[in-house]
Amino acid sequence: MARPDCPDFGDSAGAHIEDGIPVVDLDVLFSGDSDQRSAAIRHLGRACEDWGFFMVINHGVPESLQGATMDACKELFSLPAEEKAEYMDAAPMDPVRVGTGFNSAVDGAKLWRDYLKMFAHPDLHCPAKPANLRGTATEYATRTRGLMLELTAAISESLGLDGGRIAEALNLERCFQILVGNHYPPAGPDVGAIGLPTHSDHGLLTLLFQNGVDGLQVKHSGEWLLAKPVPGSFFVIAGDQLEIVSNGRYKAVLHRALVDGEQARMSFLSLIGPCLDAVVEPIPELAREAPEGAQFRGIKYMEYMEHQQSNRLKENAALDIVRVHREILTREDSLNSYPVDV
Ligand SMILES: O=C(O)CCC(=O)C(=O)O
Ligand SMILES: [Fe+2]
Repeated sequence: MARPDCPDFGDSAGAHIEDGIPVVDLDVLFSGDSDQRSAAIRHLGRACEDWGFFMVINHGVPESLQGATMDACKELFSLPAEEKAEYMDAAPMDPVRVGTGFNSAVDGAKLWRDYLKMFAHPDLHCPAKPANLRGTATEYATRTRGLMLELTAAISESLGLDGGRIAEALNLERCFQILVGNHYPPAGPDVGAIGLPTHSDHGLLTLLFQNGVDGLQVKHSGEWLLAKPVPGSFFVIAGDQLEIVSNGRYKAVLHRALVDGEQARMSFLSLIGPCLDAVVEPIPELAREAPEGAQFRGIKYMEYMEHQQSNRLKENAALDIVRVHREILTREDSLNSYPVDV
C-alpha cells in the first residue's frame, strides 16, 4: 500500500517522558481485604479524576492470548488487498472495517495507520481470514469485557454509587464492544509524524496494549506525555460515555499516537460502551449533588457513536453535541431577571 505524506501536526516532536501515570493493581482491587479494597477504590477514583488514564497490573489476561490476538491481526494486515476488499471502505457502523486513516472519506489527508475494527458484543463479527482470528478474538473479547465490567463496578463505587449503578444505567449486560487493531508502519525520516491525531474515545472504557514500541501520548495537565507501559500491563483510557455518565467528574482523556522512525508499531484495543440503544445521561444522583446540575443532555449511544465516527476527528468535539451550555448571568441580566424591591 502506498504511504501518503504525513500531515503536519505542529508540536508533536515536543513529547515528554513521564513516569507518573497511575498504576492500579487489580489483584488488590478485586481480591484484597476490605481495607485494601477501599484504598484501591480511592486510588482508582483519583486516577480517573486526575488523569482519565492509568495502567492495570495483575489483570489475569494471559500474555499468550494477547500475543496470539496481535499476531492474528498482523496476519490480516499482510493479506493481499483482494482478501480484505469486502471490509474496506465500509461505513462507520458496519461491524467489520479494514482501512487506512481514521475515516479517509472525511480526513482529507490520510494518516499513517492501518486499522481493523470488529464489533465483538453482543455478537462477534470477524473476517474469515486469517483462520485463527475468530477463535483468539472471541476469547480475547470475553476476557477483556469481563475485566472492564469489573473495573466499571469499582469505578461506580469510587463515585459513591452502588457497584452496579453504572451497569444498570447503561444496560451493560448488552454492552457494545469493539476490538481495534492498529498498525503504524515506520515513518522513516519523517520525524514527529502522527499516526492518529488527538481525540478521546467514544466509549466508556478502552483497554490497550502495544507491541513494545512506544508512541501513545496522553494529555495531562495541559502537557503531552509519552505513555510507557509497566511490563505486562494494560493501559486504561476513560472515554466520552464515562464523562457523560459521571456528569463530568471523570473526564475522557485526550490522546494521540506517534509513529516510530524505524520500527513498525502495533496497538490492540478492546473498548466497551453502553448498550447501543441506551440513552446515556448523567446519573441523576450525581447531577443532583453537583452545584451546576446536569452537565450533559441524554443521547442514544448509537447516535453519539455514529456522529463521532462519521466526522473528522477533532479532539473531543463530539461531546459538544451533548454538553449543556448555561448562560452566565451578567449583573444586568440578573437585575432584569429578578424583581428587585426598591
Ligand atoms: O495506537 C495507540 O496507541 C492509540 C490508538 C487509539 O487511541 C485508538 O485507536 O483509539
Ligand atoms: Fe483512542
